[in-house]
Amino acid sequence: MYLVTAEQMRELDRITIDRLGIPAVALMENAGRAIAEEIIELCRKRNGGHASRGIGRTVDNGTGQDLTGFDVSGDRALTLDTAAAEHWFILVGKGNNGGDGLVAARYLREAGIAVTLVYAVPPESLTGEAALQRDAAAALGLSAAVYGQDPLDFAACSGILDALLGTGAAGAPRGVYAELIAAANASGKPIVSADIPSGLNADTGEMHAPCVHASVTVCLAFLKRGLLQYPGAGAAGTVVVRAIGIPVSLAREVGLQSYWLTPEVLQAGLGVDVLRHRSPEGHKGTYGHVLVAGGTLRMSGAGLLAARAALRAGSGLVTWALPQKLLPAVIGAAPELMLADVGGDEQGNWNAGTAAELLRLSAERDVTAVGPGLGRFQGDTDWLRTLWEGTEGPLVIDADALNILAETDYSHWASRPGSVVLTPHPGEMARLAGISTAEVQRDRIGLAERYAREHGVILVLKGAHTVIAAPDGVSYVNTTGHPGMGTGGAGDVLTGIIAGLLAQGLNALQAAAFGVYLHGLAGERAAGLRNHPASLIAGDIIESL
Ligand SMILES: NC(=O)C1=CN([C@@H]2O[C@H](COP(=O)(O)OP(=O)(O)OC[C@H]3O[C@@H](n4cnc5c(N)ncnc54)[C@H](O)[C@@H]3O)[C@@H](O)[C@H]2O)[C@@H](O)CC1
Ligand SMILES: Nc1ncnc2c1ncn2[C@@H]1O[C@H](COP(=O)(O)OP(=O)(O)O)[C@@H](O)[C@H]1O
Ligand SMILES: [K+]
Repeated sequence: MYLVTAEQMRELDRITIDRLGIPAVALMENAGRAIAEEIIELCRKRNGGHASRGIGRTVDNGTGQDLTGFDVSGDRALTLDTAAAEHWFILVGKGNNGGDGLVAARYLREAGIAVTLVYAVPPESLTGEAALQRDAAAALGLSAAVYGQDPLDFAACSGILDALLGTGAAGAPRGVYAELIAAANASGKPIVSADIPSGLNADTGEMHAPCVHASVTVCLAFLKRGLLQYPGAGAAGTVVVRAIGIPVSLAREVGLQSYWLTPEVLQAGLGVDVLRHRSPEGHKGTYGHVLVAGGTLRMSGAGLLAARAALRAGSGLVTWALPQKLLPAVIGAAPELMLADVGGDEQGNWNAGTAAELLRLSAERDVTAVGPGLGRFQGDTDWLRTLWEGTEGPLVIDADALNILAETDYSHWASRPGSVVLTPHPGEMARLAGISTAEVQRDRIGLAERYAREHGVILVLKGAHTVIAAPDGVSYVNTTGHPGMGTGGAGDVLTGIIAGLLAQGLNALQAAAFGVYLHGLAGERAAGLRNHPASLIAGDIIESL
């Protein structure tokens, strides 16, 4: 499924209307009808009735699941046995988002649901298709109020349709819009948002003050990026994407390159064999050899987690390189691993002198993962540069190795034949980009795309809905994962998984995207096996692979 910015959405609208000749009012009709169907669906579920699911595609931000259904539509989608018990307030903004709300109001009325239109601005100020819908609603005799002029009691309604601001919104909601949003949130009634929750930045997921807290967001035509990025993702509730007549085939024309990472996108878009077939005649040599460089006196476990994860990801062989002093302590920790002594200091730390042996080891392996539990040491910048410039295969760079990169301008380093995958969490990303963590989180997709492009790397920006971005501008937002994964070592596991997939011949983008997807899936499974997800520890993720 494609992800769009507001600007891209406007371009898709323009092409559909101007070039294909599909009237704007037809799109608005489809949009309003879809919104009404979803409101009816919500009412049905709330009253314990049978859901007529599934209509469209659901993105449940609570679980990260993506559920695909079939459109049953027909009249059932627009009828409600308990309609007499419902009364919905339709908050109507000045633009086309308001127009969508006016159409929805007609369909709801048709289903026998009482509606009251609440205009944010005097209805005379509406223009274009929205004005046409205003007139149709008036001609039908729908009851209407103007905010600030007519008395309004939110306690009297059973639900609220937020059709105040959509993709045309600029900045924080102003004046009456802000007041209406605050009142709607305070009412405690379920809110369905048309396209995006009003007050949400459609591109970044930033929540302005105030911002609607929706139970359901009926996203129109294409999934808006802001609906997947926190904190906005939390304000959107369950997101349902509904077609409104804008052909998906236009996506290529507009150059859409950002995707919601579903199994279909992995398989069809990225060419990943998601079933991971193994040849009957395959042997350990068929599935590659990973070198993990990490683990130090105080953090040997990080290296171990990455190395074990690489094995569980299916790599035929995994060598864990670590300082000599630590070797006796880790022998037997994972008998399937091979261990390699790189020297290091008396305390069991890495030092500059380990570079030569590491280079030698990596020359005989398919992929090198560096960073988990590495620690910092004198001369570590040159040490990493030696590895970067001296190794040919793909490099996965994580943890302290990212902190080393952050302190140097590595754009001057020789370009390498093998690809580079960086896997920062938001704190590491902040250091890499030279901004604050809050700024990283403000627009995760945009930042990941820019960084990957500027530095020629595959960037994996971790966290809820991890973003994977490639140098050519393609990006993916992960659908899997679980809040229980916020536990020490979970990132080391991801590093190992990505390295393990690279060893098996996936290219860097495939390995990063599929690795993130599998890591999240394993985290979900592992969380489900605990009595409480808070008990999840990183090793559980490996065991659930
Ligand atoms: N052909 C189209 O363009 C279609 C658009 N659709 C709907 O139209 C929406 C976009 O419509 P518009 O571009 O008219 O824009 P909006 O309806 O999002 O709102 C724009 C209006 O809101 C006001 N406004 C903007 N920012 C504000 C702020 N911060 N505080 C207070 N007022 C603010 C401005 O007066 C502006 O006229 C989509 O989200 C979708 O719901 C759908 O009807 C389908 C077709
Ligand atoms: N709320 C969440 N939802 C989904 N995934 C999460 C969540 N919190 C953390 N994760 C995942 O867990 C991993 C944590 O990695 P990281 O912060 O590097 O941990 P560590 O450095 O301890 O290994 C990342 O892959 C991240 O995407
Ligand atoms: K809205």
